[in-house]
Amino acid sequence: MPAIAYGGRLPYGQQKGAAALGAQHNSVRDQEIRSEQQHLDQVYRRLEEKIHEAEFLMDDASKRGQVGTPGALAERDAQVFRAGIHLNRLNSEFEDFLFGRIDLLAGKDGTRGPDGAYTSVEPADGAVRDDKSADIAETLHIGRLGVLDADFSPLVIDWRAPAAAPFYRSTPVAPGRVVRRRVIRSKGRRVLGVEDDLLRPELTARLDGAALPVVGDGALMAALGRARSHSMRDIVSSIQAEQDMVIRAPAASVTEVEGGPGTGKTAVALHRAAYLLYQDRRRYAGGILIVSPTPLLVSYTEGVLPSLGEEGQVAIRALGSLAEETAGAAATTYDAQHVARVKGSARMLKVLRKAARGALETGLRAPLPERLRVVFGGARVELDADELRTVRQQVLGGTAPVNLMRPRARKLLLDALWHKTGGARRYPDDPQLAAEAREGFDEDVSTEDSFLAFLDAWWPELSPREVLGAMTDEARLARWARRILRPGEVRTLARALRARLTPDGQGPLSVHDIALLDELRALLGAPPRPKKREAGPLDHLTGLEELTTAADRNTARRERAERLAEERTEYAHVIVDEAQDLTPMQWRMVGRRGRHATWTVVGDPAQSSWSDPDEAAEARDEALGKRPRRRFELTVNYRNPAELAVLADRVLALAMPGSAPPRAVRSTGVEPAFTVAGPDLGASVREAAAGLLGEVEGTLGVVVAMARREEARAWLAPLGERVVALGSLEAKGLEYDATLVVSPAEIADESPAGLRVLYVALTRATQRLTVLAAARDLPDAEGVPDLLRE
Ligand SMILES: Nc1ncnc2c1ncn2[C@@H]1O[C@H](COP(=O)(O)OP(=O)(O)OP(=O)(O)O)[C@@H](O)[C@H]1O
Repeated sequence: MPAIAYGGRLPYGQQKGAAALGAQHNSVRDQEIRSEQQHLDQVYRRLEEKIHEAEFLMDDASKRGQVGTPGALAERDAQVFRAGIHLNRLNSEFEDFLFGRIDLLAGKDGTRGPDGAYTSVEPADGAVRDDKSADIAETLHIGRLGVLDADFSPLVIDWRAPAAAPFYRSTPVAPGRVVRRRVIRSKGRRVLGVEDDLLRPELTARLDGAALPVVGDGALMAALGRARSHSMRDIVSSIQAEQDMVIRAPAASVTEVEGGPGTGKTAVALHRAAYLLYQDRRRYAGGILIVSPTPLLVSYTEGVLPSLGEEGQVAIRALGSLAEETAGAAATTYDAQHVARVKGSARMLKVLRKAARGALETGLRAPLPERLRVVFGGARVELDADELRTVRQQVLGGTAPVNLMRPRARKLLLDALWHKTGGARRYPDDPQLAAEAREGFDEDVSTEDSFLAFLDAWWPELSPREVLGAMTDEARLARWARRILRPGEVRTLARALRARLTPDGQGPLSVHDIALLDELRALLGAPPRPKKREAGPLDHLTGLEELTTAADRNTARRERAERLAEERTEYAHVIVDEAQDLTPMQWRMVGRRGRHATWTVVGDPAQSSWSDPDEAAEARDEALGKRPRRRFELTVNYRNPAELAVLADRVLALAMPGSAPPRAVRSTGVEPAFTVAGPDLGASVREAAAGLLGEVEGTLGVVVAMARREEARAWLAPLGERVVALGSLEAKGLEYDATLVVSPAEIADESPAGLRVLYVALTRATQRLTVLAAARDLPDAEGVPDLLRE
């Protein structure tokens, strides 16, 4: 009998007479919980000591402040800053500060890393005796932050440290030194439970001379089965080996990750941001940008990074609010698919180039002046319409952004006027006098009110919104888009813009307008920004206030993030989630923010809602440049039970014939349900939704065609907060305990990418799925829509 006491499920399906162990399981479990509690108590005692140390530092620092010499002040600031950061992190209310443990055999070379743990992955020769017995040589606890004991031995290893990697990477096939892997569940200071996996079940392992106990039902399955809320949880205690490879991939260039629905791409992207910051904080001081497709996905995911101990350096932005910092605009609405196709197309770049220059000649604010008249030395000097046109052509010969050409326009106008006065010929033999005369002329004329007013009207500083507004005029747009867009597309675009914007560009913007606006911003050129106030020497002290209450901390956190977003237009690392959905124009917008960055790009071509994947791929290549790329694939679906995945796989086979679906790891025994709508669709949706709410504890997502979004909200409003009504494009990236998909045919017919959009809708549920068919779904006797039949 191996010297192992089982406190529950046997690892990896090895049932060794576990039933016979009966009631004794609970006592083993309780004892293990007690032992982890002792460790957690020790961790908190140490944390308290460290908090006292930090507080002492602060106190000491403020005393130094009273000395008042500049040197003492600077030193005090530095000390307060360091102590502030330290205290802030320790004070963070992590729900489960400590979440893992590994018990290891002795390491091969006996050397220890900076965190005090052995560095070798492989066991020492002789760590396992001939009779398969072995002693646990090292126990490491893994948590959200590293904590060293007073003697520098590791009490908790940071999950991102190299020593923690075996916690994620070891498997029974390649266990390395890990004998037992334990997930610890705690709340505040209390340990609630432990779950073990035995990675070397063939061994008779002893810890401190006693049998090594094994407890639990498998942490991963426990995590996956939990009810979903409206915000995503971190997966730090159950990251799987293939995911860990991505999270810890070197950030030298472009890391590309593909994987089907539910394979953890979003989770991995967020954990990777935390890992990169841990691993090289200085390098990523330039900020990490995470681009998400929708505001819903941003609010679903934005709690994950603070729970991993990271924030501030990371900005999570929806595509619709990416241009906020440069163009001051965020989108509030969606375009119909046929409009989005035009606005997102790469051809829009050419249209916008023409528009940016064309808008100058159009006299958007007031009729364009046809004559420039100034008075110099008592005489009138004039440029007529032809002469002005020539000057304009000369200026536009340059490549600078249009607004930045204004100084050049001013100079060439003065040149032309000077030429007209005959001034250039006045002092042929005295260059110095000629130069002085010209200088006097420039000074006089360029400060004259009539000249300034002319310049403002003739070469106005255009705003992106103004140019977008100018495109609401179909005839004008047709001129700018000649031979680029088809006449039908011009009409579609002008109409769609006109529906929301006034001719001067005011009004709500759509998500796709944002990329156009950002492009215009680049084409027009941004005027210099007003200088920000320089930080004073005492500004760091605001860090102290953060430490007082959670509310203060949150306010400070938000303000810091806002300041960061406001000031930063380029980032050190860019993470693109749901990358398959970016339009070519959106790729350009994102690309501008990472011109010198390293990248992580995650996505799934099978979920793409963009109708022309080749065009988008080209734009993506351009944004990522020639940097070398490393590709990873995630293959396991952690979200959908196998019973639901089978149904989605049928749509995948239609949407992307030949592509392999991810493997679902869970099974609930519950098949998807089918029902057919009655004459009142709203009533049928409400009834089906109410039924699902009765079956799950957590959230319900009701996915309808985009065109039905608003009605669906009204239908479902009476059912309360657990229900969310989603247009098919909004469902991207989200998940719910239960999903109700309304009329698959309607969703599929809404756009050329409709089948892929339907595939997204069918892969949102963690437990239950109901499909509600309407007449156009051609349901069979069981209510199964034509599209979903085998
Ligand atoms: N290792 C893991 N341990 C626990 N839960 C996990 C793990 N990996 C993924 N999950 C869970 O599986 C679900 C799906 O993950 P995620 O949303 O990151 O997948 P995705 O690949 O981005 O999916 P989609 O392509 O559909 O947006 C989430 O609830 C996530 O927390």
